[in-house]
Amino acid sequence: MGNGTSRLYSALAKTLNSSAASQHPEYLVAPDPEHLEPIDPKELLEECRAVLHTRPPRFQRDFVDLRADCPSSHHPPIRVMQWNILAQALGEGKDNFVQCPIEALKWEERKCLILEEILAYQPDILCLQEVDHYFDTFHPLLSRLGYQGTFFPKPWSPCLDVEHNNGPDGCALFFLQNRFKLVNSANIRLTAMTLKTNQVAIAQTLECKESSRQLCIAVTHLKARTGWERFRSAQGCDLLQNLQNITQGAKIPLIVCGDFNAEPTEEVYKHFASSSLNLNSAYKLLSADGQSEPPYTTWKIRTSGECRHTLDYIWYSKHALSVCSALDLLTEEQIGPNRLPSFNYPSDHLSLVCDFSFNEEP
Ligand SMILES: NC(=O)C1=CN([C@@H]2O[C@H](COP(=O)(O)OP(=O)(O)OC[C@H]3O[C@@H](n4cnc5c(N)ncnc54)[C@H](OP(=O)(O)O)[C@@H]3O)[C@@H](O)[C@H]2O)C=CC1
Ligand SMILES: [Mg+2]
Repeated sequence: MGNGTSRLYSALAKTLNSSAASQHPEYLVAPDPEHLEPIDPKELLEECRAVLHTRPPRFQRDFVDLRADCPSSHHPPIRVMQWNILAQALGEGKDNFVQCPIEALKWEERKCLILEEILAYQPDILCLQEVDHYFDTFHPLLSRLGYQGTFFPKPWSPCLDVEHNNGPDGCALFFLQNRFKLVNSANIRLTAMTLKTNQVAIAQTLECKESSRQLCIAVTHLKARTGWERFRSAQGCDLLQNLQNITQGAKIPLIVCGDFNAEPTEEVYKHFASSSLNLNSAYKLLSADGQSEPPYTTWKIRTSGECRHTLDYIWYSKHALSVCSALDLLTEEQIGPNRLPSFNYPSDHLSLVCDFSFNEEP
């Protein structure tokens, strides 16, 4: 093991038993100089693979080229990743994934599967839901990979009901500091029929360093479960209203990533699809006619039975942005008969990854 690797190993190991860190929000603690030392993503990936040596290898997922829809640009595309990574406390204590062995959920290894997925695609912008290891894991490691991060926990996270929890879960947004400069950031507690709810969003305006163009990026996780369709719809309307203001009435190009907990048939989906923000859902472009969402973005087996749903979306301003490529989903065969999460894949939701480019300005 070379010097670099052993230094990294200690960096990764440090995040394993650090639940105490979550009691001291990072912004209250003086930065540890070791935490600021950059990490080579290749070395961290190797380190993760060493931890995962007893697990089956990652599944291959290919990017689908959609460049027919994409103007040629001399600027590199902007890669955006959307992912509900499954809160550790919910996975172990609440979700009731009846076909997933408890050993597959061990944080020490699951953490490495999550990092491996992020490192495999190296997004410029990373939008996460169900993050309950921000301060002790994702913020320190992703900072050292060059990301700037923001976390907004749910006010009454269900994680807090689970014994030995690691704090509340929430949304997290990361962007690469060498590609973007933060212009403006808003933490939004969503309302429904004027009442404050337990669901949140983060919206940030970024300036792209190569092109000097601005981009608004938002991440959210709407209320789960059947029976809450009208509630989700109201939360979606509140988010759209906030985004209208933040984008100055769609003047700033927008990308909204989220676990909407809603199938495309739901009202909240229809609000987004027909909004005056002029949004399209990127993953529809993988279908033959460009009009259908994928058959699933989450697939699990609970005590109530099999749950296969399309709930996760990447919405984008169709007048200002184009999708150059999108990462294909895992196939039914890859997901396997016990569905997700599993020894192969760390969450019950699949990651969505798209490459965007700006359209020419009119
Ligand atoms: N600590 C406190 O004092 C309080 C705690 N609470 C807790 O918060 C919960 C409600 O919070 P809220 O934010 O509205 O939660 P949601 O209904 O939005 O669900 C929370 C999480 O549960 C997951 N989930 C969805 N369906 C199921 C299912 N069938 N079984 C198990 N988990 C599921 C969701 O995952 P996904 O999005 O992936 O589907 C989601 O991350 C209450 O159940 C209560 O436990 C509430 C108030 C106060
Ligand atoms: Mg969940």
